[in-house]
Amino acid sequence: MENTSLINPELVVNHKSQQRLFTYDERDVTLYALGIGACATNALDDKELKYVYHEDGQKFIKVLPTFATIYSLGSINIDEIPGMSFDPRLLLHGQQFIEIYKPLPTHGCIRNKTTVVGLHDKGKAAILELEVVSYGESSDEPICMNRLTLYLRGAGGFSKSPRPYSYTNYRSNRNLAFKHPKTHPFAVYEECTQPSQALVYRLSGDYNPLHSDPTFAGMAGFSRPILHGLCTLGFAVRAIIRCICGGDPDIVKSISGRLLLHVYPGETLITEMWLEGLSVMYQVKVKERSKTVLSGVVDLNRPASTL
Ligand SMILES: CCC/C=C/C(=O)SCCNC(=O)CCNC(=O)[C@H](O)C(C)(C)COP(=O)([O-])OP(=O)([O-])OC[C@H]1O[C@@H](n2cnc3c(N)ncnc32)[C@H](O)[C@@H]1OP(=O)([O-])[O-]
Repeated sequence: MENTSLINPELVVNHKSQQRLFTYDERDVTLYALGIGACATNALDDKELKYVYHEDGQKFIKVLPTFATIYSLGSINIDEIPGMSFDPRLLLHGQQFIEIYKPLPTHGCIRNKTTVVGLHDKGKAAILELEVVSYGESSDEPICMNRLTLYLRGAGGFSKSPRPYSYTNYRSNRNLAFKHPKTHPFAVYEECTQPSQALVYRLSGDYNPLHSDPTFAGMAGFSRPILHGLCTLGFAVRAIIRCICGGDPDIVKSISGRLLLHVYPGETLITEMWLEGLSVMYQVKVKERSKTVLSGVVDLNRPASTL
């Protein structure tokens, strides 16, 4: 069969991307927290007010660990990767892996270094993996790392030999191989997303019309705009911080998640959690459709003081 995919793997994996600066302040941190549902049902919530307000004279807004994903968004421009031609309407976010090395600052300027770390031909799709390491503007010590997987429907078939092309230049996302235990979950947290969830979340930097434009969403194969995958991940990790970390976001060390199915804004998310040592395995289901939409693992750097 003729190879019609326009991806040139040699050009893609040899691409050296530029460093980009990302500047933010507490307003961005607050808007992000509201975008992933903090205080959505209780404006007095004693576990979450700190993410959106200087409660009791608290000096800084508390930063949620998944805010690290926002560092990477602005630094990624797939259009600038040579040899990477695909239909942007068919792009879906597949996976995210985050490592946090230091508490995330409440404001500042971040220097992001992006590298292509994976490219795979899955026949019906291409998978592109990007790694973004984030530093303080004038520091060589990383604050966090994001490794994201983009699933490009219809862009596979670019292998030049019968063996499907597959390139990876990192060891592994330590905790992506997740199979949820058969036991009863340690904790379960149910929460409704708002019909306007994606319209609020997009203000944190992901303006892909897939999440806001009904016509575009239709062309991408959905009945209406879908929620950002990183918004669903933010809901899940916030639930874990509430239920397992005693409300302390600073004990989250790393986060992984595989997005299994889309979520429509307004749907109810049920996060199930299993605790094994310092690892929290989790999965998120959409209540209305009884479907699992996300699963992964959150590793903690110490046990929660409340457990
Ligand atoms: C960041 C900026 C952009 C943001 C956009 C969004 O937020 S979009 C909104 C948020 N995102 C969403 O809503 C997306 C939700 N997810 C989905 O809709 C589906 O999971 C899918 C369409 C991504 C893949 O489904 P399918 O039935 O076509 O796949 P299949 O089961 O036939 O497997 C084929 C191969 O691909 C592999 N593979 C499979 N899944 C994933 C994955 N998630 N990840 C990585 N890899 C994955 C699988 O291992 C297999 O490889 P193998 O083993 O043969 O070597």
